[in-house]
Amino acid sequence: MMKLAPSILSADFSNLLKDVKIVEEAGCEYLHIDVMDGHFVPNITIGPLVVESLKGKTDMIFDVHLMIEEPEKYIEGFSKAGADIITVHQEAPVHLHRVIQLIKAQGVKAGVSLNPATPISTLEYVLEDLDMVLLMSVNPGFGGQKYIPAMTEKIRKLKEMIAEKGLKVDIQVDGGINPENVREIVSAGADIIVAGSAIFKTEDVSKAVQNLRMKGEG
Ligand SMILES: O=C(CO)[C@@H](O)[C@H](O)COP(=O)(O)O
Ligand SMILES: [Fe+2]
Repeated sequence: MMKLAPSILSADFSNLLKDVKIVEEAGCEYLHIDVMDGHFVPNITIGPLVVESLKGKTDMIFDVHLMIEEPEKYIEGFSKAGADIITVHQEAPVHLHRVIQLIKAQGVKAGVSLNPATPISTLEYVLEDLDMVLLMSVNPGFGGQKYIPAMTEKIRKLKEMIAEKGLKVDIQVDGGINPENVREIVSAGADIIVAGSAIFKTEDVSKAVQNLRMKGEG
């Protein structure tokens, strides 16, 4: 069964809680929170204060996607703010292994994200420490971009790598996912689907969630 993680990057920030409540009532399991610092990616979004303000107002799993340099400086802040999963980019810290241990020491689940051009082999020696791998299927920084088709094969390869090692690590896929391509992505092995514009930039958010799930589950 696929899980859905609406990305609030495409939500209405002037009425954020309303949008969060709609996706929760529509049955979404995760709330995907995109954190950007204007350095690792050319955009600036939200910080721990926003996470803290939403905490306690929804039961969804707070899935924090850090697209920032020096993520080690902010792990404690996001964890205290209420993150349930913190994902850092493989490309961001100098000492990836140390950052993963830092996340786990906070009692938070740990994820690592790969940019589209980063091979899955870079995860070889940390995979067993992870709860989730986030495969970016667009270059990070913005919502509303087009899915990169080569990422479907990357999902398949990662699924094989996890199975060969006998691990239980979720695969999350993020970027350009819509009702037309979600089935291909889930079939390739995605466990958690992130969707921003395909959920929030629609006339009926609740219907968009139902449709995405229906198409994804085939
Ligand atoms: O991390 C990111 C972008 O960097 C994503 O989580 C986007 O917010 C997904 O938006 P869509 O591609 O689904 O519109
Ligand atoms: Fe994201």
